[in-house]
Amino acid sequence: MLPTQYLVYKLQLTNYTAYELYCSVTTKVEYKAQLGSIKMSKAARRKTTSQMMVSREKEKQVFKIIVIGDSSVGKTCLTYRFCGGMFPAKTEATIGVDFRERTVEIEGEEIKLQLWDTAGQERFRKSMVQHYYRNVHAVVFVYDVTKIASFESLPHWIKECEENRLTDSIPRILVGNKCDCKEQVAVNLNMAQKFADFHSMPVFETSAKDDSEADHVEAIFMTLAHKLKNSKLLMPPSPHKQATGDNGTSNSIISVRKSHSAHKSSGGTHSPYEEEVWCAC
Ligand SMILES: Nc1nc2c(ncn2[C@@H]2O[C@H](COP(=O)(O)OP(=O)(O)OP(=O)(O)O)[C@@H](O)[C@H]2O)c(=O)[nH]1
Repeated sequence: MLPTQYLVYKLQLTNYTAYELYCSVTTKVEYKAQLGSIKMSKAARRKTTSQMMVSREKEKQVFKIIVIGDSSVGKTCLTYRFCGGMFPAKTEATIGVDFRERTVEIEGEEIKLQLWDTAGQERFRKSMVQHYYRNVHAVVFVYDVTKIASFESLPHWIKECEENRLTDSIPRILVGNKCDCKEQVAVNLNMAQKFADFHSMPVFETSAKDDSEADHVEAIFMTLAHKLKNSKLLMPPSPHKQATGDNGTSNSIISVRKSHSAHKSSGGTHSPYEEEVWCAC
């Protein structure tokens, strides 16, 4: 090979290598760019989806409903029946408060009912009382139809509500639970009706346990949901929703926290978030 030929060949080879290199770099750059755009579009898609979910959440009205009454009247079971669709297999005394929520559709609009299942036992309530009563939209008073004492306690619960500025200006309902225990009824409906009339609230007798009463439990809470929606009180969406990743269209049991021992005396408090409330009337 002549030196000039060799030089040309070398040059060609170098050019070829450079071209190869150029091609591979270009291809990689293009590939990376393409990959980037794929990644970007995925990220963008994810962002759009989450934005859509957040805006859907923003649109939804959230109502805080507290469920109160003596210990063992069935507050947990009633809220579980409504939010979880069944009677819980096992329950223990509520410590502080448990939250359950469910999104329901009223007149074509989704609203979220956030049920605060409060502890009936005084020792499990103390530290939580001020949180229960903040920004409440509705109250469900529960008594046990087989326990007259739980019915006689109702004035105490109503007084506690009033002391915490929950008057009859917000929807309130009275629920006599355990009506499946027909043989043991100690509070008849007449008594309950008189009491309810006096306090300007409707009364319902039902059973969280009896499956045939499930529709009735549903109807009770849906009646309340209608009242709430028509009252036009608004709350911002629950921060719980983002935390749980719930898409907001299903029923959800946020937490079921119970004491594991009857001797437990403290520590049963969630950290309920702070909410603002305003009226859109
Ligand atoms: N027969 C019958 N038993 C029920 C019904 N609802 C609840 N119970 C039982 O009553 C007991 C107390 O129920 P809970 O729902 O834990 O009562 P609670 O009012 O939440 O009690 P605290 O958490 O202490 O305030 C449990 O043994 C339940 O199985 C009902 O409708 N019928």
